[in-house]
Amino acid sequence: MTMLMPAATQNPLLQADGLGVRIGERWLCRDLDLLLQPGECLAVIGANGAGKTTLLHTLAGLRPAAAGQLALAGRALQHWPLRELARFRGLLAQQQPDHFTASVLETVLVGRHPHLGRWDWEGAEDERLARAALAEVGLEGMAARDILSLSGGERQRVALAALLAQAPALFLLDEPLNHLDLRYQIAVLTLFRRLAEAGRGVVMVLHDINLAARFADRIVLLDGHGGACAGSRDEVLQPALLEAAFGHPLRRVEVEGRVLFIPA
Ligand SMILES: Nc1ncnc2c1ncn2[C@@H]1O[C@H](COP(=O)(O)OP(=O)(O)OP(=O)(O)O)[C@@H](O)[C@H]1O
Repeated sequence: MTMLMPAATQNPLLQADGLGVRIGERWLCRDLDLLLQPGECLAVIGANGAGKTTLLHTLAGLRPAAAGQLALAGRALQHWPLRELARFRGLLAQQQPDHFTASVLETVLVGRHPHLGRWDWEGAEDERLARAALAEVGLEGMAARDILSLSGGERQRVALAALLAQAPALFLLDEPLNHLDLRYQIAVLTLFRRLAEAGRGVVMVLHDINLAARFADRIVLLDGHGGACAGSRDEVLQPALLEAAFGHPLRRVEVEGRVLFIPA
């Protein structure tokens, strides 16, 4: 898919130093250092309620960090004008709240809004990009359908298409595989891997440790008690660390060169 590529940057797409995330009195993570370069995919994993979504929203600038520094492309997050931020980083929310009827194409075109002037309508190029994004997620025949009539997996792919149409440099994906069948789980992660290889960066909250092992270069594991273990895939995906974080025994096996974790 041909998409607008933001200007290349010398700086890491994302840098966190001593990041702390807190809700009320509870720390979800403390002292987290992160560096994401163009070309890299980072998976955030951890048990239910550990703080993955809250961390992702903090990285997106939707909520303030409780401690530490956060910078996108070398600029402190608080210094990004909102419209520029919306072009630079795109967030896939965990759920898509649909209150009103709208076509699939109209919904994907919302992804183009950060690129339009305040009073502009979407043009032919925006529509071309939106249709190309729909084709990328296998929904080319559904542009005219009402989003309220879609299945869960189809709706998720529409949300992914809107994000592709937004064409940010940094993708922040909260459970991108929600509702997706086996084929689309692999297709979507392969697509974001390809986008990373073309110079973007991807941070994705995943529940499937084996897909994280297969598609991510770096992992952040939240232990649910304020501890965060960040590092390369092989440093973090260790049975002892995973068992402590998930509270369930795991066995690590290698099958045809691929690392797999099997719950006992
Ligand atoms: N507005 C809020 N007020 C109080 N507690 C909150 C609020 N938002 C989130 N929490 C709590 O913070 C914790 C972290 O929530 P978060 O959604 O980040 O977890 P998660 O790791 O993404 O979980 P899951 O895997 O279930 O999606 C949870 O215990 C949640 O109940």
